[in-house]
Amino acid sequence: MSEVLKIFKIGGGIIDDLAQLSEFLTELARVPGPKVLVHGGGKGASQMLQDLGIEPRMVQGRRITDAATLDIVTMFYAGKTNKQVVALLQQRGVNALGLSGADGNVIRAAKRPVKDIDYGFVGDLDARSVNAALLVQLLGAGLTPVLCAITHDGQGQLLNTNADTIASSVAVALAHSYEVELHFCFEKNGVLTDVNDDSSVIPRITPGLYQELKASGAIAAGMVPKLDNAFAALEAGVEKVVIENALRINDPVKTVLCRS
Ligand SMILES: Nc1ncnc2c1ncn2[C@@H]1O[C@H](COP(=O)(O)OP(=O)(O)OP(=O)(O)O)[C@@H](O)[C@H]1O
Repeated sequence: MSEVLKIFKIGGGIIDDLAQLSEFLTELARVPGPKVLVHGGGKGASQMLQDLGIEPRMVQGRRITDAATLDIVTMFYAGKTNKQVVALLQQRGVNALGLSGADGNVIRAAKRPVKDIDYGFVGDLDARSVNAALLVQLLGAGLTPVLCAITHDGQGQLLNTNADTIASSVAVALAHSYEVELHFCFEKNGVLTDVNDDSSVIPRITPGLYQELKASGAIAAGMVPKLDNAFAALEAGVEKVVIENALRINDPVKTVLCRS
């Protein structure tokens, strides 16, 4: 059987709080074996946009990224946040290597076509966009790749890209080389029957139960695209998907998604 690779995606809420981010990275450093970290952006970029007089614009939870916004999110995600995470991992004995999608051509995305909404410089990708060979080489050299949510299109254009989609695309791309576990880490203890009750963790979700929970409204908002993505990754060869509290990744309380 091939080696287990764990891919962790950390959400913006944890990135925003240095104490929580540090605690998560301490837990991550304790996880044995090869791993990849994908991080979202957090609210820092929105704050900086506002400070510069640029009003952040979101449609259905997605950021409209014009040229000025792209400059700021690139500075924030690929610069400050990515390098801060790498430095904190180095402090914890993990040899992390921070990358945007342009570095080593690790993720080449395509600018989202304009339909009803023009999202601007936003990238779409799938597993074919991922340079799996490079990631395998880096992991083989004992490095922990830390990917931010900035990619490129191969024509010199940087693109703002959804971090959940990056995590699942990387997971699917690496499933040919490893037995892949994909971990979505955020502020809650897992997928909850009552989003306000952290003790209501659903330990195991099948596609059938997911449809029921979605229809009843128990699963909503950002959790819907996350789980749609996650079930698609399971179908595409990822061995295991886990939704869990970023500060308790080494604890048994979590939600595991199952193919059936
Ligand atoms: N049943 C549920 N259980 C847990 N969270 C739920 C549920 N239904 C909706 N949610 C919401 O889904 C959110 C998680 O998805 P979201 O994509 O917003 O977070 P994230 O991974 O931290 O994101 P980002 O990468 O955008 O910063 C939670 O903060 C929660 O409010």
